[in-house]
Amino acid sequence: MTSWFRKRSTLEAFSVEEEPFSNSTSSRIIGLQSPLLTVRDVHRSFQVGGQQLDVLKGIEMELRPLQLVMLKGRSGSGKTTLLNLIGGLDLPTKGEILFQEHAIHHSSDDERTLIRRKEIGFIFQSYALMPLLSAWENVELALRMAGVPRSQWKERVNHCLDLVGLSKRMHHRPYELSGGEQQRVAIAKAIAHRPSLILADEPTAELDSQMGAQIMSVFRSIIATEQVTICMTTHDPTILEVADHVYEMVDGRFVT
Ligand SMILES: Nc1ncnc2c1ncn2[C@@H]1O[C@H](COP(=O)(O)OP(=O)(O)OP(=O)(O)O)[C@@H](O)[C@H]1O
Repeated sequence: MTSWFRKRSTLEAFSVEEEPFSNSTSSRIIGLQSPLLTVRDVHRSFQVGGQQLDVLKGIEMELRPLQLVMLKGRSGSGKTTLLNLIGGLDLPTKGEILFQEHAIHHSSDDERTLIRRKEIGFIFQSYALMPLLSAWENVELALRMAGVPRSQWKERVNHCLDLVGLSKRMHHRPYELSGGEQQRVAIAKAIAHRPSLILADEPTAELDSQMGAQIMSVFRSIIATEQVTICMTTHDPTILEVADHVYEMVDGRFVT
C-alpha cells in the first residue's frame, strides 16, 4: 500500500465546495440493475528511475449496487493502485472507469473531486481520525467539510454513530477508544454525507479477528440501511467469506 490512498486523509478527499446531500435512497433502488462502477481494460504504469513500471495490466471489473466486493492479492500486486483509480484519486494510463454515467478517466481534477465528495466515502487502515476531536465532532467535521447544511448535522451525526453502535461513546476522543471503535467512528464519518460507494483499504488490518468480524458486520448493516456499495481490500481469508464477490489480483491482473 505504497501509493496515494494511504497517504491521503479523509479530509483531503473533500476539498471543493459543491452541492451536497442530493442522493436519495429511492433513486439508488431504481438503479439496482445497472452497475455503479465499471472498469474496462484499465492499465496504470509509473515511471520509476527512468523505467516504466506496469502495475495494472488490463483490469475489468464491475461494482453493482449494494454489493460487498473484496480485492485480495499479495502485497504489491496493485490493489491500492486500483482503489485509487476507482476513487478518482488517480487516473489510468489507459482504459475506462465509469462511475454511474460519469467517465472518471476523462474528468478533470475538479470534476473528480466533486464526484468523490458527493458519492464516495473513504476508510483507511489507520482510521484517519482527528485526535483532538471526539467521535461526535469527527463525524460532524465530515459533514461540515462536505458542505451539508448545519441544521442537518445533529440528526445525521447521531444517526451515523448509532448505526455503528457507538452512541454511548460519542463524546470519547480516539485515544479513549479501542481500534475497532475508532474504525467504527471512521465508518460513521465515511457514510455521513450519504455516499453511494465506500472504498476501504485494508480496514481490518490493524484489528484482531473479533474486531475485524464486528467491522464486517457493521459493513453488512450499512449496506442494508444506507444503501451503499462497499469495495475493500483485505489479506484476511476469514473476512473474504462474507464478500458478495472476490477479485483476486496477481501481478496487476485479476485471476479467476
Ligand atoms: N505512485 C507510484 N509510483 C511508483 N510506483 C508505485 C506508485 N504507486 C504504487 N506503486 C508501485 O505499484 C506496486 C503496487 O502497489 P500497491 O500499493 O497498489 O500494491 P498493494 O497490492 O496495495 O500492496 P499492499 O497489499 O502491500 O498494500 C508496488 O510495486 C508499488 O511500489
